[in-house]
Amino acid sequence: MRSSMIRSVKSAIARSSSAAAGAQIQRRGFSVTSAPERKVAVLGAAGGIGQPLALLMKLNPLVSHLSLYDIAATPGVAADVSHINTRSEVKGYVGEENLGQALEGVDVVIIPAGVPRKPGMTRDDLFNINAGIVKSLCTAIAKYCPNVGVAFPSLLSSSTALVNMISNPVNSTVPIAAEVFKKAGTYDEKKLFGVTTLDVVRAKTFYAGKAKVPVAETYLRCNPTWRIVFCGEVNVPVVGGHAGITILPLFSQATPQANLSAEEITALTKRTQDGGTEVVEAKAGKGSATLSMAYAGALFADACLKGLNGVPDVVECSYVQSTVTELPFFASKVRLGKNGVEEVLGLGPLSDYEKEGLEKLKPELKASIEKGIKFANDN
Ligand SMILES: NC(=O)c1ccc[n+]([C@@H]2O[C@H](COP(=O)([O-])OP(=O)(O)OC[C@H]3O[C@@H](n4cnc5c(N)ncnc54)[C@H](O)[C@@H]3O)[C@@H](O)[C@H]2O)c1
Ligand SMILES: O=C(O)C[C@H](O)C(=O)O
Repeated sequence: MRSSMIRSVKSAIARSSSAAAGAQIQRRGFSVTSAPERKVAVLGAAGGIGQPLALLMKLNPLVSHLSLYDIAATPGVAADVSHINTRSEVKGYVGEENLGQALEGVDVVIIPAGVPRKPGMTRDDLFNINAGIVKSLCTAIAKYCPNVGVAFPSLLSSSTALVNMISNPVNSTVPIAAEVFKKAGTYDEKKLFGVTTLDVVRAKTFYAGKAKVPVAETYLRCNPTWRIVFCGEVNVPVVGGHAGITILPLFSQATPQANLSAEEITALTKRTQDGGTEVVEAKAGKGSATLSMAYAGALFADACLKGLNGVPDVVECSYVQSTVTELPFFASKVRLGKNGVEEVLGLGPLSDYEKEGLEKLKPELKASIEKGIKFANDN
């Protein structure tokens, strides 16, 4: 009797695990075989971020065409990445005269083009060089992806490109891009994103270390009565912008909740704000974050692709046009969908420390936004 019960439990487990495995295979099958065609372009693809980002996008089964553009060295990067036996077809384009082709029919454009910081520099010190690079790339995007936000889509193109801006200073380069698209009559605020995912990745990593929880695993937590009280991953929203004190991690909303002291929260906040500088100093003149940025950029692009493909409830933090505060651009949680931004989510309840941080960041972020807008209109 007992052995027949054990047999039937075993066979039920086998049935349910093979059903689960089947569902998993089906899910994988969907992403590999029936996922719609999606073209992703990386502008600045031969750089420190561009190369690992190209690799990670090549590994993404949602990508069918990968377009790698730079002012130099892209043929080599494209040849190299194209030997990886994944779904996407890879093409490399070099030089401005080929930018149009690189952008043709693109769904997501990721821009890591431009110079990185050296020790002692702020991100704003990059403005003089990177503002011009971003402006010229966005002028081309407006021309070759004319449906980035036009109310009446061009008959010549079916592109619905989302723009993921990585080039620094993000607080200013996103407003520059918006102005360029506005001038060209192709601006849609739903399709322009400043990539701040690295701030979230850092906040999660540093928080998990302090809270002594596994950073990259989904897990369950039980209360003393053995009821499950938390099930999920480490998460920390990061709002504001992407430079120094404009980076505001909301540790009061972190999951799972941990009993951290005010001093610990202050230290975690400061470390997240200085995360980029930590890498710049460790690289001692050889650039800024490239590998972790490529990872964070690939995560955000994947979220954009999932949104475009109609996956529900895709939420990431991003620096977008916003009414969450009085500032015209602000990073917060954003729901992604078929049109890009479906919803800019609010800040949620803030601790007094976070409220103070929010007020402190506004003047700097406002000045960076205004600087970008002025540059785009004066040049
Ligand atoms: N948003 C973030 O969180 C974040 C994180 C890390 C770095 N960044 C920024 O990303 C940018 C790139 O960093 P990196 O380490 O890859 O620099 P890098 O110098 O290694 O690479 C930049 C690449 O851009 C290319 N480039 C320059 N002008 C171009 C143009 N007009 N068109 C196309 N490509 C062009 C260069 O040829 C080079 O290959 C920097 O501005 C850096 O500050 C942002
Ligand atoms: O810090 C930098 O200059 C690069 C980037 O913005 C980062 O946060 O790592």
